[in-house]
Amino acid sequence: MKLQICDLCKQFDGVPVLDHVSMELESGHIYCLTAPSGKGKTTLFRILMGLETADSGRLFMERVPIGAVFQEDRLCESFSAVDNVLMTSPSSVSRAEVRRELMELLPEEVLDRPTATLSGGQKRRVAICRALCASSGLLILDEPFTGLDAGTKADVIRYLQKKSAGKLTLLSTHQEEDILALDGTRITI
Ligand SMILES: Nc1ncnc2c1ncn2[C@@H]1O[C@H](COP(=O)(O)OP(=O)(O)OP(=O)(O)O)[C@@H](O)[C@H]1O
Repeated sequence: MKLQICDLCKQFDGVPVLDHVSMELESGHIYCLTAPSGKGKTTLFRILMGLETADSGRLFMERVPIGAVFQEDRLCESFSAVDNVLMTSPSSVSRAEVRRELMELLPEEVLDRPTATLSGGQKRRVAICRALCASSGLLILDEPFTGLDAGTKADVIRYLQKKSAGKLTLLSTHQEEDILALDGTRITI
């Protein structure tokens, strides 16, 4: 799929946040959006997801399901990791398959506990797994590696590269090393 963003503008309280942003993106790439804090990365993602409206400009994109990781994990904290991922996975995916997916990123002993009892980095991995296992054509990942140590991040990056194959992936990061490790395409706003 192709995603075309043309001259997108957004202000909050009269202050410009997105100022004539344009870009063309296509499936098969991991695009890494870098920009200083407060420059509007999350705002752009929210517009792409239909959670915010632009003041002007145009978006051209196919109506595909979107897998998302927000800056917050947004898990159902009383549910287990398995149930969090299962509830957004295609109905053809079994519980056993979801367990196998989660075990690529997490130790088996945490998979059936309420996610409220998991560490911050473990919750982050559940949120990432949930986004990558949902049926989607577009992945939007807002600072997905927050709270992950270097070794865990390397595992997550391998998993992300495998699961995002053929999709259009758009993620934000403040870390140069992430772009290199992902073999990503840098974009700025
Ligand atoms: N709903 C809102 N109302 C008012 N101002 C907002 C709103 N949402 C975002 N902003 C402002 O828009 C600007 C851009 O915010 P945004 O979260 O998009 O930045 P960001 O580049 O993702 O930052 P960070 O890297 O720190 O996450 C900030 O100054 C923020 O305060």
